[in-house]
Amino acid sequence: MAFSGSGTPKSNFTTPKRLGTAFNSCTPKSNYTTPKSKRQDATTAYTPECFSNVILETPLRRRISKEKNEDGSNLTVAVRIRPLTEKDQAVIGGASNIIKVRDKELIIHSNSLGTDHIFQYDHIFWSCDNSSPIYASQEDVFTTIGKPLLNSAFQGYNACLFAYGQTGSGKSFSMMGQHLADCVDIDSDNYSGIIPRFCKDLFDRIAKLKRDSHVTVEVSYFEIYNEKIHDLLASSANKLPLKVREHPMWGPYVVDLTVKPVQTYSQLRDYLLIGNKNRAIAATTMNEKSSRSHSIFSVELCMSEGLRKEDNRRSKVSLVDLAGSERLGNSYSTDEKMREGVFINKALLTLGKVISALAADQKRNQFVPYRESVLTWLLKESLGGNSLTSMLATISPASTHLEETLSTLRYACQARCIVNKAVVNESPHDKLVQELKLEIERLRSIRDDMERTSLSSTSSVVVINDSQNEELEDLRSKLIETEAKLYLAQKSWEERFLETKKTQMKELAEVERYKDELESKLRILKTAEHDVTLSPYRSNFLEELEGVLTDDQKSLCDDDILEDIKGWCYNNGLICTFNTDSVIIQDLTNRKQACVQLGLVKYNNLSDIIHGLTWSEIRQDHKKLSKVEVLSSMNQIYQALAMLQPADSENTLSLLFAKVNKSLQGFETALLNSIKKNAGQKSVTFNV
Ligand SMILES: Nc1ncnc2c1ncn2[C@@H]1O[C@H](COP(=O)(O)OP(=O)(O)OP(=O)(O)O)[C@@H](O)[C@H]1O
Repeated sequence: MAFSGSGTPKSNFTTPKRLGTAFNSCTPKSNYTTPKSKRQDATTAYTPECFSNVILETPLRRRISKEKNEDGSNLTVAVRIRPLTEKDQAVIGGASNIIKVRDKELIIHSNSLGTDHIFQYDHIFWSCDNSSPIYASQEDVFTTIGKPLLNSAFQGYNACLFAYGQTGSGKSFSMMGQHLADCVDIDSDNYSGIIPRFCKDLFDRIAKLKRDSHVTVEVSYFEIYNEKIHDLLASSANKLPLKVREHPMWGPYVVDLTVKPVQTYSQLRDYLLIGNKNRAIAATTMNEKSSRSHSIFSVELCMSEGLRKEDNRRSKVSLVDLAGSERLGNSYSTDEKMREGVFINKALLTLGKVISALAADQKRNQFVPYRESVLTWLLKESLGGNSLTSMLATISPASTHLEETLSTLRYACQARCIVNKAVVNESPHDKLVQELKLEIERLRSIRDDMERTSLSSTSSVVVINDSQNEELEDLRSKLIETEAKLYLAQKSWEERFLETKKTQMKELAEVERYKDELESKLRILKTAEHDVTLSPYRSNFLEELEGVLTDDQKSLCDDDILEDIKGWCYNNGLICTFNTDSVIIQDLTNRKQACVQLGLVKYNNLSDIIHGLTWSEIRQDHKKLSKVEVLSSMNQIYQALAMLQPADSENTLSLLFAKVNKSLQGFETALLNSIKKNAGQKSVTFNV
């Protein structure tokens, strides 16, 4: 990993082995540092049998020089240790817990090397065992690192929290609350993670604000997969990858990203669920993509007080769930996995480089390679810029994950050295108003001075010249103009909110249409007499089903050539899948597949094509679901949709929309659960 080297000063000394796990008073305080010249000697020095090596891994934090008026704050770094899982226990011999926590020190014991590594952080959350007095619940984690972000946001500071750690170490559990696929209940008291708690608290606080305070909230949600940005809140028509640009004043941003204005927690929650659902569907599509993509959920606040909205502040909070940080060699068995791994590695490696560059004593103008990856480019303001930033490093306590855990902890250690310079973001409108007001005050005082001087003088002429008066008037009208602009800006937010409602109406109509279609699809599926091979992973399961039941089925019945291909496959023990423009022929015994472009198939060259097929290796395992399983998940989907009721007079549109989403969530979950039952399979073929 990028930082095991010089960036992380280490000191070595010894602790009596016999005193074992208690790490008693023999363990020097962690601010102990071994003189540089002696470090080498410390590890090689004679160590009595009863002693084990102790390595202090905590680097000295960069100090913020107040004298130079260098206003800034270090990144807050917290570490969370999840419980041992069944998977950890399932390894041969079972994994043991190698982590201990003492105050703000985390001690990790390496059995193989007989070494203890000691780390210090701002917060350490021990979530291994809920009977422990130091157990940190979801609520504790939120209160400690989530709430301060909210406070900062209300003061007008940008804030960012990013979760970093190896796959399965608890990033999503901490950020969202449970696995993405179980996206129905994100409000459960025990499991709800930082993001839903943050959003709920946000609206609780807004409700308690003074009556003349005005806060608008907008949210966006996207993920970065293979260096491409996917909008998780985009309507289905707009799913192309998005681009990053850099604004001279506001920094890097995602072009055309969907930004949804929200007025209540329940509206925000709906968008969170939609985003999670889109992420979960994509995750299934791309074989557990969740752990391979970085997701960024952002909340933007615009606050003002009083009718004149003079005290206008803006802030943006980004809550980031990074991809799993496992190393390349460990986990990438196929080319595609390797490609993903390279991209993740690139992003996390660049993040490492950026952290390294920022953590090093920042000489002015030191190059920080933000632009080397999309992730770091977009996090530019959060790392070393205008943001109060926290990092949550999640780790597994299992002995089997020692190396990954050490690597995460060192990464986190280094991040503590970064200093950010956050400033209150004033809206440009207000800045202008503020400047104009100051200017008017200045001119007024000039005028008053002049009047006073003129009155006290013998001359009876009051000296305020026309140009000054004109200037004054000009400034006054500028002020009115700017205030009008501000009013318009507020109004445009409201207009955008109405637009969103209109879109929701459209989506609702779409769902109703869906319901009818689904009904007819179910009817066809129930009476289907021939095989239809269907993969739920290629795009959206329902969209694909539609394709199969319309075009493909029609062509299957109408086109004799396709019947012949099917017959040939059947006779040769092969499986064929019809797409709109091609046929995939699979030989599951030999794990090979070939593709026939339908445009090229004519009766006179059919046999040539079939016998000259170009075979390639099958990259994915296929598992068949029975017709009963498919139908039962379809039934659940249909039932969920059938429960939708039209809005009655008391239902607001947003409530109705929430219902629609809940139903959609319901059937997506039903489908994902069917797929999950086939754990271990990389893909599933529905064969009815
Ligand atoms: N603090 C915790 N308490 C109880 N269970 C936890 C905790 N943290 C994680 N888990 C469990 O560990 C498993 C893996 O967690 P999670 O999915 O959050 O990992 P992750 O780091 O987000 O993985 P990935 O990078 O693959 O998305 C889940 O089953 C989750 O419920």
